[in-house]
Amino acid sequence: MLIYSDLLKFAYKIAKKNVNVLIEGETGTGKEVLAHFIHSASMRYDHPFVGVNCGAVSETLLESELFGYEKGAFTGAVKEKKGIFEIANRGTLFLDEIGEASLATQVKLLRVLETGEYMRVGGETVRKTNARIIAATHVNLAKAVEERNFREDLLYRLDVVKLTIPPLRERLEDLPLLVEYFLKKLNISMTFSEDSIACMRQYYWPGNVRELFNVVKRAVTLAEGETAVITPSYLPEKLKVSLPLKRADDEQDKKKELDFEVYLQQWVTHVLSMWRSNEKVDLEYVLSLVREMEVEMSRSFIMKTLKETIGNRKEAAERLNITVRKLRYLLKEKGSDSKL
Ligand SMILES: Nc1ncnc2c1ncn2[C@@H]1O[C@H](COP(=O)(O)OP(=O)(O)OP(=O)(O)O)[C@@H](O)[C@H]1O
Repeated sequence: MLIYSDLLKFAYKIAKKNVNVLIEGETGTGKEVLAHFIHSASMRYDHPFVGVNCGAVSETLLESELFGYEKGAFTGAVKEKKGIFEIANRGTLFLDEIGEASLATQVKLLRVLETGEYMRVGGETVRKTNARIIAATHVNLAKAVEERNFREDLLYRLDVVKLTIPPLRERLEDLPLLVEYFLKKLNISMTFSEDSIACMRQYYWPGNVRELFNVVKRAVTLAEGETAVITPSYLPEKLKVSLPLKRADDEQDKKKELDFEVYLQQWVTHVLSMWRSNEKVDLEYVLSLVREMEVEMSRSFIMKTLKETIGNRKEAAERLNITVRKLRYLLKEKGSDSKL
């Protein structure tokens, strides 16, 4: 496993403590990998690590999955079955996609987390669990609480320690290391050329590290027997067309200097690459791009018109069919050069 050393150091530290952990991060950022790491680094390492995807199991099934059931609890319950709270006892219970759990399931989970007690479905015996809970989510749970889709009291129980894994596009400096790590893991002695790495650094990576791993595997398979240095021709098309819109601040500034037409084309290509991708897409991110485009659009039109009117604001406002006040507001609010 390879990640961002600060996060890993912190995870290692808290692994030893018996506290619940909440891991936030987009899909494929390595939430489950991190949960495994915490389990392995904890005192519980020789007890089970059991995972359940709260979004993938139906509500009724989830209850018997979590708590188990007694023989005869329902039609088809021909013999008793342990639930994962029982199996994970003294170990770690990984609740993946906790944000997808229904409100009814959340109530049940809360009860166990508060008391450490539960009953099998159809059972009367109160059982105790001391499984450590690591929950993971790709949605922002604080926001889900605001929107009343997630219980605040449950979030409070789960979020004793929160680890947030940044998306790959925000830690592109780790990309070469990850590529190297995957090549080693696959036991491959090839390397990626500098322009291949440059191509990868330009991509948006909606599927994060999982998607990167798939790209590496694919390129290696295609290049095998042909070359030892993987060039961009072995990378998928989507990597070659998209240019990032979100970059480090200094690069953001450079982007602002780009001609608006170039920006517009990049924006479309970037959104199209997400539209055409089979990976999960973060709608909030897409909408933030739309807002960014709005800012860029009004800035560029205003600047162009001011150039044409040689800085005459009144005339520029008239041409843009807005008031001078609105133009001033846009110049100030939309980050334009207010000296003009
Ligand atoms: N830090 C990492 N080091 C090595 N491999 C990683 C790392 N993070 C992710 N991966 C790779 O990406 C794959 C997906 O990781 P994981 O299942 O932990 O992501 P996730 O965030 O739980 O995704 P999802 O939300 O879709 O369940 C892993 O199987 C592994 O191949």
